[in-house]
Amino acid sequence: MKEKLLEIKNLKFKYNDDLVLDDINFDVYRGDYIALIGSNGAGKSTLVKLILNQLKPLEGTVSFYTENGIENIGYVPQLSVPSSLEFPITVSELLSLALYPKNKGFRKLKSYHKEKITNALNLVGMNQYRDRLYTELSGGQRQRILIAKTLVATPEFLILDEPMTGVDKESKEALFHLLSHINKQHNITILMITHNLEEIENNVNKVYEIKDKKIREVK
Ligand SMILES: Nc1ncnc2c1ncn2[C@@H]1O[C@H](COP(=O)(O)OP(=O)(O)OP(=O)(O)O)[C@@H](O)[C@H]1O
Repeated sequence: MKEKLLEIKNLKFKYNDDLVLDDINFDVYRGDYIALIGSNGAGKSTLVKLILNQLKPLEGTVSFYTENGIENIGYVPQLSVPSSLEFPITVSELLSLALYPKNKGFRKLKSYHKEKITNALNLVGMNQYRDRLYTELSGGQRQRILIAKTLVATPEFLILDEPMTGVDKESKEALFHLLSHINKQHNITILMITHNLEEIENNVNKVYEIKDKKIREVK
């Protein structure tokens, strides 16, 4: 039996008077690798914000069946968003930030946590950059580090918002390979917003499209 991780039922959402999502029904199962597509303004980011509990639905429900509910969901935002990271911080310091909520404050990291950081950096092939400044990395390298930062917190379910924006062709291929590896070898479920379906069609097992306020499975 497939194990359900997320269930979205009869979800409806409005910004002020503008209905953006209407009667959205959508399930995610462990091991899924899902692409979420739709034209600009279709409501993809809004759906992700509803999943992450950053917005409240007008009607309907979002239910998690992950071990610790929403805590076991890792979110990788669009690369252009984290302007707060434009201060000089090394790669390993940035990753350690992901551990502080669980580590209760800015204490010295335990060796167990250092090992988690090393493992996550190895997984994305960036351990040799651990002492470099994040701001000195390229777009593709930054994106890998942001994925590693999320992996440090050992999520069961990874949500990525257009992770390939501003990433060159070669780095894109490496990132697709990395995401497939995480999905297949580490059984991490992935939901990824993308505009370039043709680039990832062969990796994902499901494609959902938001169109005219509704969602439908297109693959
Ligand atoms: N904070 C907000 N207040 C009011 N309207 C908003 C807000 N955020 C988004 N919208 C509107 O809601 C609709 C859906 O936006 P959303 O960002 O979810 O689309 P998207 O599919 O992610 O688009 P894109 O591919 O361009 O990122 C758009 O018409 C947008 O203008």
